[in-house]
Amino acid sequence: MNYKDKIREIENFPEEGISFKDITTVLKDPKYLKETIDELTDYFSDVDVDIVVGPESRGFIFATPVAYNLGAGFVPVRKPGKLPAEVEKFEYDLEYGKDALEIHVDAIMDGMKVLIIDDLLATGGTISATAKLVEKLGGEVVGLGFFIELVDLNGRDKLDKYNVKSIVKY
Ligand SMILES: O=P(O)(O)OC[C@H]1O[C@H](OP(=O)(O)OP(=O)(O)O)[C@H](O)[C@@H]1O
Ligand SMILES: Nc1ncnc2[nH]cnc12
Repeated sequence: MNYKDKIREIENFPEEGISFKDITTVLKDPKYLKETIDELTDYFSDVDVDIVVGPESRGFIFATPVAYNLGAGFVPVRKPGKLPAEVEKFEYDLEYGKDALEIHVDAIMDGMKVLIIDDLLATGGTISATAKLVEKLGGEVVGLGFFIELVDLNGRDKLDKYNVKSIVKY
């Protein structure tokens, strides 16, 4: 699959200097949608996974079908104020801006094996925050999977203790 021909690049969105990788052009093509989910699933098919965690919002799109394929459960990590029950919270930096993420405290049990899937790795702030939330609850992070990786932003430097897979690198 020629993913780079499918991913739409928008310059200076949402801010000057950002080259935004638009995945909607991939998702709307049934063949590409299937191949993307299958590639992520296949890479982690030999890993023991109880739960797949996806960060809001684009992470949900990839994490839920991978969880379904692996026979695992899905747990959302959300932006503040969205989850209704008791939460754990973590603040982090984005390629543009700053944010915080939350997870339900009862979403992950001690010792559960957790795969984290997101659409894109940029600075690694989102995924590091997500991994910290999972580990705070006693989960073991058994892998990190992304559709896209922006290599020049060195997100991987923050993730060297994990099994990291990305499908398309820029
Ligand atoms: O590696 P990082 O520098 O943290 O950047 C990557 C994150 O940025 C985007 O999410 P965004 O916060 O824009 O939210 P969205 O999925 O709701 O669009 C993307 O979906 C990743 O989660
Ligand atoms: N350059 C980028 N394109 C799309 N999503 C992003 N999230 C963080 N950086 C991004």
